Amino acid sequence: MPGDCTLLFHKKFAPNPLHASARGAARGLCLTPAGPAPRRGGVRRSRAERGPPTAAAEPPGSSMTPGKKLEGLVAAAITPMTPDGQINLSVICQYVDYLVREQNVKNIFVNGTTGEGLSLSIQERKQLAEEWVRQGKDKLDHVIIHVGALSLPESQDLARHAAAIGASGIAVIAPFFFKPTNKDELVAFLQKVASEAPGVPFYYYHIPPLTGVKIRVEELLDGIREQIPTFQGVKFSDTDLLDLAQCINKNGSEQFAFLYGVDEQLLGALAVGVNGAVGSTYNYLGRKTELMLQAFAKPDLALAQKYQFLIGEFLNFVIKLGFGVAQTKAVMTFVSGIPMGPPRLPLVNASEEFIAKAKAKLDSIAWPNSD
Ligand SMILES: CC(=O)N[C@@H]([C@@H](O)[C@H](O)[C@H](O)CO)[C@@H](O)CC(=O)C(=O)O
Repeated sequence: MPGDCTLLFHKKFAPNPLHASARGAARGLCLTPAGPAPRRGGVRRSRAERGPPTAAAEPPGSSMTPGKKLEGLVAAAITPMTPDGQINLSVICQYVDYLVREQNVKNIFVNGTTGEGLSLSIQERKQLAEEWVRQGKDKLDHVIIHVGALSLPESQDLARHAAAIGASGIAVIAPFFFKPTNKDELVAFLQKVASEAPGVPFYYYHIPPLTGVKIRVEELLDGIREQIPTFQGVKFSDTDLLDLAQCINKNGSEQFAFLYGVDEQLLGALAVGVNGAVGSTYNYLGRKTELMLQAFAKPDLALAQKYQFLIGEFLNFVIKLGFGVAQTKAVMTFVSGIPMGPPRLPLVNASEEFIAKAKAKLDSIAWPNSD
């Protein structure tokens, strides 16, 4: 049946009927990729039109789950592409169902690093954002759109667009060609983008290994809400746990969401108090990582370590082979069965040798409580 990707997964994954997301998915509503995202309850003003949130400490609303704080696992969305390199919106419906049912992941971070956001045109980024919001409606809790760009007007345009389509949040990376040299310059850039979407939760995306912008987040957060009232948290993709710990110690993980982005050492970040994580591996190791989170919360540190060691064993193996976005696309393709396609140049396809070795490694891992 056209537009009903649920059927592809119907037999394999039985949704938990108690879960609202599963109920939505069970209705099999994959919306067609055309036109603006549908609104609940008829005409609704966009977030940009509705103005700023009333209480600074309260998360501004979300079209997925209004007011729900962003926490737990967030999959860094891969951008599916056709063999000839066009974005492939047609599989996003299946992708959403796969994340929810097979990986129990209900939050997505669109157009980031894994999504090759900075390699896409503005038009492609908008189309992807619209499709994720459309397909995530009633199935996902949060759809966060990365709107960072080297050009401020482009970033502002993407922020306005994300607000207009009802995204749950926006995130912005530091500009990395002409780089901000200090906190004030970085905050000025972020503020100009955030103010274009005054009702949408705003997250700073800190990824110094790729941007080269090493301004400490601890410093950035000092007084941030005075400049950016919608500031909601940080996607922290760096190994500097001292900076992360100081951020949490000074601000509290109740006020802001701290989401860690180095999947191979998430347990260390949990120990200093992060609220959750955004990463590429939650696309296909979401359930395993969720079990690590549960073990940590119990607390069963030995079991949490076991999961982290095994996740690390896989990542250590593939990192030695050469691991990046192209390889993530290949791994997700063989694990989920959903074709993610090639990456966009300058990235090139993972080799057949990589795929065979990565698959054999993943299959060989003996997970505790394996299901
Ligand atoms: C540099 C990089 O791609 N880091 C990934 C990690 O999930 C990474 O793939 C993982 O830790 C394996 O090294 C994420 O932080 C990126 C991410 O969240 C994004 O796609 O925006």
